[in-house]
Parts: sequence; C-alpha cells; structure tokens
Amino acid sequence: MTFKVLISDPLSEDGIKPLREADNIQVDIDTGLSPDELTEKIGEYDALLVRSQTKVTRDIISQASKLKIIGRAGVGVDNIDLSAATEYGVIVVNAPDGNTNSAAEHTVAMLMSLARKIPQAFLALKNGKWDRKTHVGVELKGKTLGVVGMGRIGAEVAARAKGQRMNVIAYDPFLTKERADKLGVDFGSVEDVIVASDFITVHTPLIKETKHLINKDAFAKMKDGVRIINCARGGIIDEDALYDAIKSGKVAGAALDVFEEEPATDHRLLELPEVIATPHLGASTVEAQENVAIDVSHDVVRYLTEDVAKNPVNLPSVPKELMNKIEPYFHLSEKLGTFLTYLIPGVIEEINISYSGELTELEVAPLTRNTIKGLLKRHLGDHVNDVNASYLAEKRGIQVNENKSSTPRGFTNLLKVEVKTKEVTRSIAGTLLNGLGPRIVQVDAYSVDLVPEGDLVVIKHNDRPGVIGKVGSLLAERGINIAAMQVGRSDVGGEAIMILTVDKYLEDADVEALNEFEEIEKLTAMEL
Ligand SMILES: NC(=O)c1ccc[n+]([C@@H]2O[C@H](COP(=O)([O-])OP(=O)(O)OC[C@H]3O[C@@H](n4cnc5c(N)ncnc54)[C@H](O)[C@@H]3O)[C@@H](O)[C@H]2O)c1
Ligand SMILES: O=C(O)CC[C@@H](O)C(=O)O
Repeated sequence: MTFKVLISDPLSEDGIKPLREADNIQVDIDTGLSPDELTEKIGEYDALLVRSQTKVTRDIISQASKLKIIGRAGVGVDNIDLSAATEYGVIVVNAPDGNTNSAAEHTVAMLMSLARKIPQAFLALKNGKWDRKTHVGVELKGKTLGVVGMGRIGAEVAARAKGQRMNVIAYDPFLTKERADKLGVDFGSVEDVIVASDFITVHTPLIKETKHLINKDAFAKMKDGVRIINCARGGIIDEDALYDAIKSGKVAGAALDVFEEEPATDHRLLELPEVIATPHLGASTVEAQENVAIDVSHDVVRYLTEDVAKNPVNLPSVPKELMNKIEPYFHLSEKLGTFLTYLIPGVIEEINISYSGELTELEVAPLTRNTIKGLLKRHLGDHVNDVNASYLAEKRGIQVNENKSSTPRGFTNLLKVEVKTKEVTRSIAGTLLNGLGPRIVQVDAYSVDLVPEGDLVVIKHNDRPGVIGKVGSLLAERGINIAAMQVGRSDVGGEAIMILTVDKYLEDADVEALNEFEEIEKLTAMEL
C-alpha cells in the first residue's frame, strides 16, 4: 500500500527526507493552493503537511475521506480546526521543539532592536538621513522584562534576558515557585507582570483564554513608556488597544512578528514610527525549518506505518516506556469491546471499564480509548479510531467510567468491560496470560478460557444432556469444523453457555438450523 502525502506550505527539502526515503510514501508538493483547490484535492491524501499559511478548515477536513494525519511543521496549531480533525478521526501532530531556539533568538533580536530603534535608524539612513537625535534608545540593563507564558520559548527568552542583566518577572499558570527559582526569575500574577515591567513579551498559544489578554485595561495598568513584544501569535494583544496606547504615549514602542490577520501588509500599526515588525519570521531560520520538517516528517511516517505518533496535539501522547507496557493489552481491549457489541441489543448508555492487578499501576487511558473503539467500530465503521473514539462516545451521550481495583481476582491482570443499555447489562473480562497472550476469561457470570480471535459462536442454552453433541453433529454435517469449545453453567440443569471457535463464519442458514433446537435460547455468531 502506498500512502499519499501532500505538502501545502514550503518546507525544508532536507527536512522532508524521512518522507522521501520511506518506501511506501508518495510525496506531492503543491504550495499556494486556494482553499477551494485544497478542498478539491484533499480527498486523495492520507497525510497533509503544513506550516502556518495553509488554513486547515472544517470544510477541508470534511472532504478528506482518506486523511489520517495532519502534520504542522511548527508549534502553533491555530491554523488547523482541531475539533473537526478530532471528530473526523484525523490526528494532528506538531513539531514543538524544533523552532524554540530560533523563536527565542528572534524575540531577543526584536527586544534589542526595539530598545535601540535599529530598524527606524536603518530606514532613515537608507533614505539618506544621518539622524542621531530621533533614534536615542534605552538600555536593557537593570530594566524589568515581563514574560507572559513561560513555556519553551518564554523560558529561553527569560534566560537570554538575564544575560543582558535584565530582571525578569514571569506569569504562567504552570509556573511554580520552584521552577521560577530554578530559572532565576520572579513570578506573579499576570497583573503583577503587567504592572512591574518596562518591556513585556508574550509567549502563550492563541486560545480562548489568551485572546486579547493584553487589552485596553491591561495597557492602563502598565508603566508609562512600556515597550511590548509579540513573537507568539497575533490576537494575544488587542491591536486596536495597542494602537491607541501608542498614540496616547502610554506605550513607547512595539515589536511585532505576528498579526491577527496575516499577511498584514496594510496594517495601521505599521504606519506608526514606534512600531517595528517582521513578517512572522520567528521560526524562519535554516536550522529551525530543517528541525521542524524532520520532526513532523518522522511523525507522519511513524503514524502511517506503525500507528504511533510522538507529538500528537489532539490525543494525549503515550511515553515510550508506558507504550511498551500497555501495547500487549491493545489487542485484548479492542476485542473485548467488539465481542460485547454482538451481545447487546439496543443503544449503549454506559460503559464501565475496570482494571485490576498489574494494570492498576499503569496509565490506562489509551486502553480505555481502544476498548471504546472496539465497542463503536462494528456499527460506526472503520473511521472510528483512537483519536475520535472518546469524542464519538461522548457525542452519543454514552457515559464512560474507568476504575481501578487492586483486588487480584485470581489473575495477575484483568480488564473487565461492562456495558449497559436500557434493556440489559452485559460484561466480559480478559487477561494477558504470560507467554500465552490474550484470553477472554469471563462472559457475564460464566468463566471461560478463550482466545479472542476468529469466528466464534456464543450459544446460551438450557443445561441438558446431549446439547453439545447435537450442536457438534449439526455443524459437522454442514462441514463446519470446531476448533475449540468452552462450556459453562450457572447450576446443574440451569442456564448454560457454550462458546465455539469455528473454522468458518456461520451463514444465516446454519444459525437458523441451530436455532431449531429447543434447548437453545440464543445464538450469536461473531467475527473477532
Ligand atoms: N513567531 C513565530 O514564528 C513562532 C515560532 C514558534 C512558536 N511561536 C508561538 O510562540 C508561542 C509559544 O510557543 P512555545 O513553544 O513556547 O509553547 P509552549 O507550549 O511551550 O508554551 C506556552 C506557554 O503558555 C502558557 N500559557 C497558556 N495560557 C496562558 C495564559 N493565559 N497566561 C500565561 N501563560 C499561558 C502555557 O502554560 C505554556 O507554558 C506559541 O503561540 C507558538 O505558536 C511563534
Ligand atoms: O511556519 C512558520 O514559519 C511559523 C511557525 C510558528 O509560528 C510556530 O508556531 O511554530
């Protein structure tokens, strides 16, 4: 099978080598497509790679019937409709580390240019003006830099600012006193940062909480003559409020690499002499472009060929060490879910997944997602995957409960799935037997020992002598070989269950013939 990958923004040719070198991947590069052209084309592709120019909208994703992965060569994923991607089961991966250094260096370049008015002086000189009076700057030494957002880039900027002998005060909802001490910065609320700083630089993502975080009210609280830097995302700073604050003299200058609408060639902020700007160049270095393209290309190859991604954005990433431990349970968890779908009539209302024994020591969320996938896939189709399984369950109003109990229950590990509909509650449990692989060990109240694989027949019947023989003979007459058989009963002469592993899926006629036996209460043929 060959996977088709579309690259719709310019990426480093050296960086996409992992894609070019993969045997089963065809790479098409088509930059500058209009939204309509991309919508028309996307149906052919298994993967889409973008930088920040391509807007991957819901409309585009909804037409991407084969799309499995969107790779963002960079950090910010605000140009991708993540909800739509999750809903359609498309994983989004980014390259979070590859451009940190370049973005931090660019921020420092902007900070220094802003302080010393280098772009303005250069422009004047280019225009033949030797003007030393207008371009008097300020020193950084001893000034306070406020950093809003102390993630990868914010922390790097803070470290470099300290090298300029600046004091740094930072705010980040995840910044603890210990980390602040380690980084050698003061920390406080966003208001503390805004009030105390001579320069303010923002390094948050653009999300609901950070949209216009720096607004009219915030400017009002700042020191007179404050200088503002935004090398993160347009929209974190309210551009109208910034314009007014510069015009009023409250803000002495601003350095902007990003804008609410890009490209921003005709922006009124650019008319102000106090504003210096670059066209979203934070990550535009040879090194960063190569790094991010390599990282995202590797993840695309990995996901298309092995179903694992290192930097997923719309799915929690599973550390390698954990993955090694839980991977053997993947097959079991999905099969338990699939098995149950054959036993339940009606609409699932609740799924209860319990983990016991060794499993209690592990992060089991990936197994829960996989079990839900098994429960939904048979009815909803192959588009159900790890990315959208939980979303699809929630959308259908299915309550999913996950719990851990350390009670050994006779197994070193046990995964039990119970499903409730309006009419019934059914359950199944499985284990991973050392050296033998996955086994189903319980179906409702019955203990069994079953490999969760192949064509199975589950027969609920009355416990009477001869039933097993009758079923065996009928199947033999029809040329259906029984590979394995499990029987269990509630009590002598009561309800009993027979589970057969057969070499061939039962046709409707075979099921009808078996149902003729009066001892058989219910028969279900299934394919795991
Ligand atoms: N200009 C460029 O070319 C360029 C290049 C790379 C990254 N970026 C942008 O820079 C930003 C930071 O990137 P990063 O790699 O450091 O990301 P990151 O995820 O490492 O850091 C972001 C930090 O923002 C913090 N945060 C979230 N909400 C906040 C809030 N309300 N107030 C304060 N902090 C908040 C988070 O806790 C996190 O620590 C992103 O917007 C990214 O898209 C721009
Ligand atoms: O693609 C780019 O050059 C911009 C990348 C940058 O904004 C990011 O968020 O990583």
